[in-house]
Amino acid sequence: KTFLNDHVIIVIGDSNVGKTCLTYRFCGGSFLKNPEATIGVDFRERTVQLDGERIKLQIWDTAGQERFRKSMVEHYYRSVHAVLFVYDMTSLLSFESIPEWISECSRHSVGPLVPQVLVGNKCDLRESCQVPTSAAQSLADSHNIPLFETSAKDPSEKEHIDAIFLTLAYRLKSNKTLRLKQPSESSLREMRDQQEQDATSCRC
Ligand SMILES: Nc1nc2c(ncn2[C@@H]2O[C@H](COP(=O)(O)OP(=O)(O)OP(=O)(O)O)[C@@H](O)[C@H]2O)c(=O)[nH]1
Ligand SMILES: [Mg+2]
Repeated sequence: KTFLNDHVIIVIGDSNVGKTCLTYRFCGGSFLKNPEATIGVDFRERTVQLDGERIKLQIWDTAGQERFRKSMVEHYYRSVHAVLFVYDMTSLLSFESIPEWISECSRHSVGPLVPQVLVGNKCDLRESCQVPTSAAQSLADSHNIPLFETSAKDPSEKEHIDAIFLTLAYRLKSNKTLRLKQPSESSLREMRDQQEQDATSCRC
């Protein structure tokens, strides 16, 4: 069940990119050493304080493997407030899938006004990196989505991962205010400008 102050963030990307580890790091605090492939959707949650307001983030960690996704997609996209797309920096294939994941969201009416971030995971494996930051940045720019590079494994990235989820939480909070105010064309423009300004460059 979701309540008024609950926000649903769906985590999407190919299998093995680290969606479960990232969400576990954000909700549980530690690195999950031996995750099993997710089947359907795993639900996690964390309550955060934003400007003195308690906001419950429901994180929906989805299966990347097609055979484990069947039949869930239609049902889940409907309730989504924000999207976190994940690729593995050591897998070019997983990065090349991102446009397909973005189209899948669009097909389910999760369009550009829904807050989204793109996350390159496993930046600890620097020597095996196959996805140059410049390529990731231009994909992110072309969809107007902020890009982050991080690692679910590296403990020093813990706060960075918090910041990634909080970026979405802030967007959700300000969208809610806009919704209540019946957004004018100018406030929508403002929101888009804000999205551009927020784009955070990588720290790896
Ligand atoms: N080196 C490194 N390995 C990671 C990192 N994050 C996840 N892994 C490893 O990558 C593998 C896959 O991680 P998962 O979190 O299960 O991947 P997933 O995206 O949830 O996969 P599906 O559930 O099948 O969609 C595991 O062996 C993790 O230990 C990371 O930041 N660095
Ligand atoms: Mg998983």
